[in-house]
Amino acid sequence: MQTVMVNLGERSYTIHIGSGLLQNHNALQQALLPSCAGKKVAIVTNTTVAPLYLSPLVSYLEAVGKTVVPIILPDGESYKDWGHLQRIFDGLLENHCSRQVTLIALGGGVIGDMTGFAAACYMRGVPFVQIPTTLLSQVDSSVGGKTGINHPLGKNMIGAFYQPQVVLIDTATLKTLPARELSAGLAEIIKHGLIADPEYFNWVTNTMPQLRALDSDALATVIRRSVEIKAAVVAADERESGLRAILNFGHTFGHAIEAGMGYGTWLHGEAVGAGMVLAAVLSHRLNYLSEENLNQIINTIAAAGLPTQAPSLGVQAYLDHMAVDKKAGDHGIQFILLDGIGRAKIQAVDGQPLLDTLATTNKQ
Ligand SMILES: NC(=O)c1ccc[n+]([C@@H]2O[C@H](COP(=O)([O-])OP(=O)(O)OC[C@H]3O[C@@H](n4cnc5c(N)ncnc54)[C@H](O)[C@@H]3O)[C@@H](O)[C@H]2O)c1
Ligand SMILES: O=C(O)C(=O)C[C@@H](O)[C@H](O)[C@H](O)COP(=O)(O)O
Ligand SMILES: [Zn+2]
Repeated sequence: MQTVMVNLGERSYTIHIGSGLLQNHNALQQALLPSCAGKKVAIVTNTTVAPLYLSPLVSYLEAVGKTVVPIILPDGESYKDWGHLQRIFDGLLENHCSRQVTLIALGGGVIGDMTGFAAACYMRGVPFVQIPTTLLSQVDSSVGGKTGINHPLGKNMIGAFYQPQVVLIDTATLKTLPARELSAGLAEIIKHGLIADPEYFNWVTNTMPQLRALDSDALATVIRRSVEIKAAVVAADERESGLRAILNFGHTFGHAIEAGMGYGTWLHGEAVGAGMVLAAVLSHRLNYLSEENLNQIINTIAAAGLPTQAPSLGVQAYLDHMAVDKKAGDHGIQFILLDGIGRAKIQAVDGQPLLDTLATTNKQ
């Protein structure tokens, strides 16, 4: 088992990475049990993940004397909303869960974001644990404490910064992940290279066939490196007063695509893939990124099995969605741009460069 620390003072926690952790009682005793102090543990998951991974966890927790409350939500981004957040609170209250309960998020980023937000709110805050089971959630969403739900008018608009007690990444769960979801996770991995580590970006580009073939060494390498990059950014700026916004590269456009197309139509990672192309085009138009680098980026995103062409919502629809982006403020819409591969910068952009970039979405 490998570990990476997220250094946040009294909110610090460990990310454990290993194959078969969910079946390994020694690993669970060491990594999970200390975070389940009370008698009750509520496991929040969904109808797809429950039949695959719920029972080993329940068996282990019951064997060590815990009362387990499973809360099984429907599967999909379209359920990351108030109504289904309420279902978590219903399950906790119906089962008389007190402040001593620990919530476990077992699933992808949707389950992780919702469970974390429920933990932040339930009785004004109870501990929670992330057990991410998609590539995207293992390399990105389970780390850093952004939790929340969507609003019809904007992605992740209602939420809280609330850190987990621990993150347990069982890389063996990726064996059952559909190829489209694997590609979605590759989007955030490419993002990490582009904003922080050009060598990592090149390595990911060159290792794409192995990653898409589920090569376990290649996957273990990207999970570790991506969480290291994310943990360092989060440790430097937990609540996004500045630097953390670089983790939003591709997301200003990507969130507009997700909301504009209807949540779940484009996967988050797919929208980020096409959004990173738009952010790279904008960086090129502003003379920060060479044409050679732009083409490299587009080729890598395509090689990951991700869309490189954003949908034609209409320029005004993009502008309307981006106007409510959480990074927007008195200085207008803020974008994360690339000042070369591996160097991100945060800048407000409007006018012709933005309109010209959005015009490239009108091709389909
Ligand atoms: N909090 C953050 O920092 C952060 C970062 C990135 C993304 N996100 C959020 O994460 C969400 C996307 O996460 P996601 O890509 O994991 O999507 P997801 O949670 O919808 O999971 C993708 C699909 O894979 C299924 N699945 C999960 N694990 C599986 C497994 N091991 N085998 C087979 N199927 C499995 C799920 O049921 C679902 O159908 C978005 O809502 C996004 O906004 C949050
Ligand atoms: O952790 C962060 O910070 C990120 O921006 C990571 C993103 O990959 C993630 O999609 C996040 O949920 C987006 O945050 P938001 O604040 O734009 O909703
Ligand atoms: Zn993301």
